[in-house]
Amino acid sequence: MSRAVQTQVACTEDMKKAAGYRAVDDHIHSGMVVGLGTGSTAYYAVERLGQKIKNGELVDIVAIPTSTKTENQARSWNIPLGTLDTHPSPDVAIDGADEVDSHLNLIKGRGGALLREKMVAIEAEKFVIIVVESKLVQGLGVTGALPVEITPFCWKRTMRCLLDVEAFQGCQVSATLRQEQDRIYVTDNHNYIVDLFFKEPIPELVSAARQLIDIVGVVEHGLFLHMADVCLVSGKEGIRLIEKK
Ligand SMILES: O=C[C@H](O)[C@H](O)[C@H](O)COP(=O)(O)O
Repeated sequence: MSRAVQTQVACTEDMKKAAGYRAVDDHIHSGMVVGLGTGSTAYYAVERLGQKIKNGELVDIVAIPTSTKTENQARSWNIPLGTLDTHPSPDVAIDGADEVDSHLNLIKGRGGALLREKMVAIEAEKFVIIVVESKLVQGLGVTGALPVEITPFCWKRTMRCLLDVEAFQGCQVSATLRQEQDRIYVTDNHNYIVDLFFKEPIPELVSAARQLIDIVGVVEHGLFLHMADVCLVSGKEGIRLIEKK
């Protein structure tokens, strides 16, 4: 890796860490039930939470992880864990995102955790997003895939249905079944992920979201519309907030 690329990677990592740490410092207080997101940015929020519990700055915390990966990280810090069944109303959920538009609509799930992330976020009193500034977009769907979690049963049929969604007609969309190391990628919930790729921003977000979830065989999709309350955007100049209007 060249020195310039190394510096850029280190810099991005610092920005993720700054966002994750700041989210915990500003939004988590003793006694709270906290949804813990998944991904390389949420990683730092879990780390900060673990540190603060360890040094006694935060007490009586219960955390609800959104993936086995996050659960393992939380366990390594001895963070007390619960579920939505034991703690149905988290005070706050902190998570990363793949894309964020100016209305705080999100694409999530490129790390495969979208179902549990959405279940936890939807129940949380406050949903805090942490991203580096490159995640900000004018329209969703421009930097990568829109992930959709589907049942393995007859996945080819469900994939065809995804391409037939009315809201996508007239735009160029393609679908790929997610693979990992030459095998079909399987989520924590034993489902598959179809990644939808768009040539231009996804049109009619609300209709698209409704039509996707209406497909029998779709478990959940990665459009998180009107869910985030605040987004901490981390850049070279520091962190700025985008709040729900
Ligand atoms: O499934 C993964 C999650 O939605 C992540 O929050 C999202 O992919 C962002 O991850 P990262 O912070 O690693 O870019």
